[in-house]
Amino acid sequence: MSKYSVLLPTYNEKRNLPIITYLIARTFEQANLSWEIVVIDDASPDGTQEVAKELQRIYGEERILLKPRAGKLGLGTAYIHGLKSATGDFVIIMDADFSHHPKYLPEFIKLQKEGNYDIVLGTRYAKDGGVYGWNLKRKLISRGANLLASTVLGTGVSDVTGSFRLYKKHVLETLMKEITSKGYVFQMEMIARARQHNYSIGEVPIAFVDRLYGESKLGMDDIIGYLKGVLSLVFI
Ligand SMILES: Nc1nc2c(ncn2[C@@H]2O[C@H](COP(=O)(O)OP(=O)(O)O[C@H]3O[C@H](CO)[C@@H](O)[C@H](O)[C@@H]3O)[C@@H](O)[C@H]2O)c(=O)[nH]1
Ligand SMILES: [Mg+2]
Repeated sequence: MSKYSVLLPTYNEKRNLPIITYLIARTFEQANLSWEIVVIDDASPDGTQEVAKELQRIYGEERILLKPRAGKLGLGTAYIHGLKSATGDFVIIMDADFSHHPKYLPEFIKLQKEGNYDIVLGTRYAKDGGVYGWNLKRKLISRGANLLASTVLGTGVSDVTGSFRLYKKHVLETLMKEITSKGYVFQMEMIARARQHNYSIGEVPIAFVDRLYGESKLGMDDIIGYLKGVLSLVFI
């Protein structure tokens, strides 16, 4: 039977972690699938790690793996760090703040099986997908980033910056070894490199709902980093 590893990077997600864990666990248990969650916490000051340890006591340490790091080192490297401990045949990456709802997991898994896809990505920009709770500026930046990547790089997918994805584990390992970017551009580089390998990609429309509290860290540096990233990938 296939096993699924969920990589959950966390930074100050004390309030979200128990409920997202509950919903992920319930989804896999109902589907009778083998699973584990790898929490990659970057020394969150709000005590996220204490909550993760409590969850380990409830669900078992073989189900909830806690792989902390000493400081806030960024999302891209958090996935690389978490992947080292993942034991599943498939790896799912998702946000812990409910922007990526666990209710979509069965659709990702079903589509992957149907098409034997190497990657299944959640898309906000096809069919029933959408974004809720972002202001116009952030929406335009996201649409612009996707349009740029699809025209300049010809990625052929409708959402290159989203980060709700399912990968065959060996595919993710191969891509992670080649990745050079660390910021928001990371997700786009993954798709550009996946295209180079001719990996097959399936898409599941998702509604992305912005977190209720706290703020995103997207800034001008990220936008410039993204533009540089697209240009550097033109000639890979
Ligand atoms: N370990 C770790 N986790 C982090 C860090 N920064 C953020 N996280 C965790 O990563 C997830 C996403 O972080 P957010 O800060 O909520 O990102 P966002 O602005 O909502 O951006 C989302 O949408 C973008 C697409 O438009 C995505 O590119 C991005 O990856 C993310 O999904 C959350 O679970 C958060 O706790 C970090 O430095 N370290
Ligand atoms: Mg978020």
